[in-house]
Amino acid sequence: MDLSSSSCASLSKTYHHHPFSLSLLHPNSLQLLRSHHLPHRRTLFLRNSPPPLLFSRQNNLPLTPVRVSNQSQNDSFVLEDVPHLTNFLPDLPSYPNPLQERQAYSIVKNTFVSPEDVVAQTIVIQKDSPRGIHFRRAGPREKVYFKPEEVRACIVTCGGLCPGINTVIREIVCGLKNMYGVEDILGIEEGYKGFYSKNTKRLTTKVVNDIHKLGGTFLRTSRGGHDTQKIVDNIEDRGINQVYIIGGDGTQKGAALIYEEVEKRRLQVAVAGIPKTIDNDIAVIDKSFGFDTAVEEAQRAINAAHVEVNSVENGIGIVKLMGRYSGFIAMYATLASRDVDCCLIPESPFYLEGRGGLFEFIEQSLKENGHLVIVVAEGAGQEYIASEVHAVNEKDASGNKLLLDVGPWLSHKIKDHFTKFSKMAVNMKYIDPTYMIRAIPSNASDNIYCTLLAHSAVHGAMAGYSGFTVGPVNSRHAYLPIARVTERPNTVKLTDRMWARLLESTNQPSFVASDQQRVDKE
Ligand SMILES: Nc1ncnc2c1ncn2[C@@H]1O[C@H](COP(=O)(O)OP(=O)(O)OP(=O)(O)O)[C@@H](O)[C@H]1O
Ligand SMILES: O=P(O)(O)OC[C@H]1O[C@](O)(CO)[C@@H](O)[C@@H]1O
Ligand SMILES: [Mg+2]
Repeated sequence: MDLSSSSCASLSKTYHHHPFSLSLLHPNSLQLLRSHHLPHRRTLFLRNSPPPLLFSRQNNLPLTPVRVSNQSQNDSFVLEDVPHLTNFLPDLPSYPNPLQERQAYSIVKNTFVSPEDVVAQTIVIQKDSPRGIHFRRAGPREKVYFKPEEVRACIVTCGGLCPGINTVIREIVCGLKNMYGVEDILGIEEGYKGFYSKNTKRLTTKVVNDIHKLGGTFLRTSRGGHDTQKIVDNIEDRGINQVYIIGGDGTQKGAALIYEEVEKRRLQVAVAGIPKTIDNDIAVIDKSFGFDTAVEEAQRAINAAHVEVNSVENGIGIVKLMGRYSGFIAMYATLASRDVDCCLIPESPFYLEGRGGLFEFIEQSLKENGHLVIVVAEGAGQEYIASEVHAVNEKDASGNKLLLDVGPWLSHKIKDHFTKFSKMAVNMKYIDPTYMIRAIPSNASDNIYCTLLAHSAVHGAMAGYSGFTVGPVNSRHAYLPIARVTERPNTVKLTDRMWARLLESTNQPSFVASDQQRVDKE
């Protein structure tokens, strides 16, 4: 452990400007520890006030909680914080938040979120477990670091579509205007490349008034075209000082690069990410907006498949749903429907032939029930298909691998098997509602969720945070370090109870040998 008092002094100075840090970090109580394992990372360890506090924070680099061995387990508390403009602009003035003047908020008991409010990542704990990782609670702060009349905000949407994007756009515009009196808001068209290749669109509350009733994105979108230098040049040239970036994992990685460049150039620009993905593959947050809407829409396809196969002899319905690397849509649509007999997802490799294979299960189900419905996520069985067909490794403009089409492949394999090796004539009904589940407007609960996301982003940007993303963690909205949501995707855990619930409801094979199950569990 390397203890350095000069680093201590400079750190306490840096943190002095930070509202949250002020209340927690007293110079006398600081000890700077350098982890042997993470020499580039700084850990602040407070001793003076009970309970002792472990405060983990660093700029730009992915934050990994650092545990201190001489700390008793149940006292440790880790805050994974987000950057603030005063980290690199220490003299930035602050102003009273105009929200307190708003009539709508005048009766709110606590108009402002306390700077000490944090959201716990893990809420199910045991008496002696460590206090664990926490995130800064989202919401309006007493002080803002922008004068509303000096704000020039912009909004951009990138990546694939998702129900609710328009609601988020609408609520950023309305939130900025109605809560803070900000009027200068620009729409960047067609994703990241729109920063440097398109004119902007003026966004007013009137322009966005009805867009939440429409699917898609009012600002259009694109893949590829992220050029950090050109984007930040453009932000500077246009005098933009708040950037709202709506998009998935790729987009959020791009947002982190934009923030890094903003910090390097010492610009007073708040960069706020709003995570979007139909696949629900973003880590840490409870779920992504539009996911519920997509699952609901998928019910229509599953229901159609069920009606079809129920009306014929030996009917097999196959419904292909989105989900590149994460099978959440397929899993939740299956669990919600109860008409599905088998759900295939990317996380659970399956096999067709032999004991415990899919063919055996289909034959058994047909004999017992006369029909069955299979839901397959688009990313399922990719290695299996690749081993059988000559596949070219293609990527989209953002560098995402283009998937082999599992739906037609599976339909063909099943038909072929039953024609050649079984006396059963099967009646195949294949339904591919892929884009239909994401090209629709968001449902009521997603609309409300989108509103909270948008408002959290607006409050965070006005409060001077930059290089952060927003999202609910255990139902409470929080400000999250971008690296935390992009470092690894959220996937279905086969060892969680939810997958067991699914297996129980479909009665499908687990496709995992029992000794393998035991090893995974261990
Ligand atoms: N590692 C990265 N660094 C910088 N920019 C990136 C990175 N990955 C992707 N981007 C940019 O982010 C934008 C969107 O990325 P992508 O097409 O992968 O969609 P996404 O945001 O992941 O959303 P989804 O996968 O849900 O459709 C693109 O403009 C792409 O150039
Ligand atoms: O065809 P597009 O628009 O590139 O998008 C398809 C991909 O986007 C996603 O919906 C993720 O946004 C994936 O599920 C899907 O593979
Ligand atoms: Mg993505």
